[in-house]
Amino acid sequence: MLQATENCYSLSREYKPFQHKNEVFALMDYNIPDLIENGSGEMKSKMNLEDSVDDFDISLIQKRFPSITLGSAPQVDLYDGTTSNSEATIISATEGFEQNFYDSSEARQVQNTLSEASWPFDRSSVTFSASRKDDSFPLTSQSEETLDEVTREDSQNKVGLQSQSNLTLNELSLDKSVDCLLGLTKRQYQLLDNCGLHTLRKLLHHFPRSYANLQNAHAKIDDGQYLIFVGEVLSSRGVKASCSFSFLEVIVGCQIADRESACENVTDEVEQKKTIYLHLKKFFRGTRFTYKPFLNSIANKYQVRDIACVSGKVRTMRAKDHYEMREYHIDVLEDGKDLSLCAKERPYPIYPSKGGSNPTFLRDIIARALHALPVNVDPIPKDIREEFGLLSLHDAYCGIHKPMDISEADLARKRLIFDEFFYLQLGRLFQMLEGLGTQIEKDGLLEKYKRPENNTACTEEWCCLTKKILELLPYTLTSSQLQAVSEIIWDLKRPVPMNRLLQGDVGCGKTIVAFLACMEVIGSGYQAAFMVPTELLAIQHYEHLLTLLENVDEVKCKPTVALLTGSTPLKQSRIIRKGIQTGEISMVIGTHSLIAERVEFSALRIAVVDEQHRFGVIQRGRFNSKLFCTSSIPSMEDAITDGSSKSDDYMAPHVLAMSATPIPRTLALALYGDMSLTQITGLPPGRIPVQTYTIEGNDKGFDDVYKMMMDELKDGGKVYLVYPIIELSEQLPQLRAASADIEVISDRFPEYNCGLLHGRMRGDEKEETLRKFRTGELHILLATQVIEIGVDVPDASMMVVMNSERFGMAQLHQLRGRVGRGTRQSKCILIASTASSLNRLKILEQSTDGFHLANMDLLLRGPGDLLGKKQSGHLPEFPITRLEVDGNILQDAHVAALKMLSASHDLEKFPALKLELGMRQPLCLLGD
Ligand SMILES: Nc1ncnc2c1ncn2[C@@H]1O[C@H](COP(=O)(O)OP(=O)(O)OP(=O)(O)O)[C@@H](O)[C@H]1O
Repeated sequence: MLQATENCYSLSREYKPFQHKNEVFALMDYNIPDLIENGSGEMKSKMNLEDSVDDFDISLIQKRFPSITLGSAPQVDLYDGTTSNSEATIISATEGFEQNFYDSSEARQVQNTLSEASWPFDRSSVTFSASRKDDSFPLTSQSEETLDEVTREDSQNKVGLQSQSNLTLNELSLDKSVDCLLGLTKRQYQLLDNCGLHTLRKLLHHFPRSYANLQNAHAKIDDGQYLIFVGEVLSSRGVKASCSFSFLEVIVGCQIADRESACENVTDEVEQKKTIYLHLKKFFRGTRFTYKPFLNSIANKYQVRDIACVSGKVRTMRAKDHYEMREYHIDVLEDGKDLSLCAKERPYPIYPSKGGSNPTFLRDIIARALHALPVNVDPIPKDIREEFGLLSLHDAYCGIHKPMDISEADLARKRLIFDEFFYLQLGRLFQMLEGLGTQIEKDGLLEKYKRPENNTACTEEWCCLTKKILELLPYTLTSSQLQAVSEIIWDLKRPVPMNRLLQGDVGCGKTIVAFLACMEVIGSGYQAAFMVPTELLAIQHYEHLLTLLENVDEVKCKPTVALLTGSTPLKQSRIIRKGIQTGEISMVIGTHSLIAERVEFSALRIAVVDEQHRFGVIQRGRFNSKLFCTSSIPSMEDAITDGSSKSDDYMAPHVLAMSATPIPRTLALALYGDMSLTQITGLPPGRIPVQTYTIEGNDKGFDDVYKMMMDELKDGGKVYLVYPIIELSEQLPQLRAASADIEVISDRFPEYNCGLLHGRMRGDEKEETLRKFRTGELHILLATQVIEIGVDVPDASMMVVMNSERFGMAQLHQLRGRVGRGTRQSKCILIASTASSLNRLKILEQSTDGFHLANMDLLLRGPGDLLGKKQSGHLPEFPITRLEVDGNILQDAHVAALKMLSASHDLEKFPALKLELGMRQPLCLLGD
């Protein structure tokens, strides 16, 4: 684990799986992998991150982010979930909006005139702090500000959740161009524009990546160190050294811990302090810089007894406790009259640089933007804020950028995270509502989400066809499967389109549950579509369903099922499309060709999307926009025996999404906040848990594995060998490749047949290979991760995964799920390239619970790695949020979004909120 920091609040994402969810660290935008990711190749390789998260060489990070200094003080957590809103220190409100904004061209003109009069060069070319008490930003007194805030808050209060009718121009202020900031030069504007910070919102969303602790507790100061101090300006002078050379010297005195004398005087419990003197020097070459007015003006920027925060590189001087700083930044703390108060707790924001503009410049501009920010900038009504313990948006921006203490930064962060989740949930639900026709549908939908307990109602009124299939199954459904079917059928009978996610661990039997849902719809005279991500899976499901239907004797009610994939010959696909259009085909299974423009349904009532995360929201939504039904299929009407209602004019089809990757609840909500959830817990009876072994991939390791394989094959088992790549790679010579290994394995097991399966093969080749493996013609299948999803060969009994450290934990669990699907005791062997990567894999040895492993993966590797590139691509960017730890805020945001939409379906009562939602994500119908 990382060492604690002394002068910088915690550096790391904490790798404690069971840590309190609410506990987040101050590092705002970076975590260790990010730091390394962004760092040099040398750094990455030195840290060997992939192998072990525990073995960081922290000094490398320090080298990259020199402001981070290390010591032994305990880590400071941002919050522990106990801080309430009332404990927040209210940040002083700033002066009114109008005072800070005025015509920008005029502003620049005035500013340019001012700058040119007093400065012989552009302000941005020097590194003086611009956040100095600037005449152009006169602050109102604290009491005035508070009064102002109270008045504003009061008037907002009256509006509350009822409506938000008083939309003023201020609501647009976040998206104003930064050129409305007072005193911004053209050049500064250009700089901000170039790095994408052209609006106040963009600027204010450039969050500090960390906070430095200004306690001056440096144990030992070494030459060349980059440190941060807070201290008192002792003198400031501009000196003409020659006719063309001058310099500015500011001396700042700082109190730091005196460890030396403390050591000598061990009995003294009071901490010893001493003063050190920092000589900040800036040199100017050129005659024009030697004029007295210039020298006076730069020296006067710093007044004796000003409290300033100084950061930079120190060089020891000859005199004891004197240090020179030539590369430095100095910030005069505006409210820093009392050194002890300032230095005590105040976190100092450290910004990441952006697009070439330096953090100092950004800090200054952000401070100006905060001054200009109107107090009533918040689109979220006050009662919602109070209910969820949130700071106002204005306070949150101040709190994140200029916190008085770390708890304020924490509350600010909480509010900003809330916003990220809130608008995501609001947007998704808003889109859902927009897609619905009637008020009743909308109310029904919101009610459903608001009371998830109502969503678990079950019904036993199944139609004849469903009951028939159930009777014909070669096994009995588990109680969890039965519950899932009942829940879904209950939902199918409601006048609101279902949008449900069916989740369950690998091999728990989701497919049959979805089939039964389809049968229910077909039995009521409508059509069903079943969309899967791969052709292999489509064929497998198709064959599975045909086998199930084989025994349905009554021809009349036997559904006609078709398979439609990218490889379906043109002529055949035309016939199938026609059948779908006329209603002759009651169910179609296929890949994304099902949502192609040309496919039209006669009466689609349910769309099942298997491995839902492999499809985007838009793809999922396509079913909504193109597939409406007007009435049931005439040909099926005779088959309807239970008199279900058919009066469903233009209702969007029900959507049942399935996910085989167990996704932690947080993530599920972030990805599918607009869905109800059905879970299948437990596996069908008779399953014996797969025995998992982790083995280091050296010669001895492979000998052992081959021996185990031989035993398994002799015993009548079938073996999967899983490889990370198809062909050998020059860049990654340590990786074993499937096609390169086929000879090796065939030679090693001459009496057994080996086959190859990978993504570059044609669809029919893949199917043929899998068929041979299923029927026993092949005994060993060398495959890539194509088999990860859905492949079901119940008597496959052993899996060996090569270079398994290359796979995520959830992915390995999925792969492992390909074995142990029958009644035979199965094994899974995870071969690791190095001994150090065995640790992470051992978690799989100990657990076969997919949800537990997915949680671990989320904590260890983050959502990107857990979900894979494609799926995580459907997650919006969360600049400040860590999904893995901020789940509880997401839950709150979901509830808050429901409240807002219940109060106003179209958000017309909350114009500011609607406007904000529109700014954050374009509002459009799903599938558009
Ligand atoms: N109740 C049951 N009893 C016995 N076997 C069952 C039961 N339900 C399903 N099965 C069988 O279990 C195997 C796995 O089912 P299925 O393919 O539906 O799993 P899944 O949940 O889709 O898993 P994956 O996500 O791995 O594809 C199949 O062979 C299926 O026939």
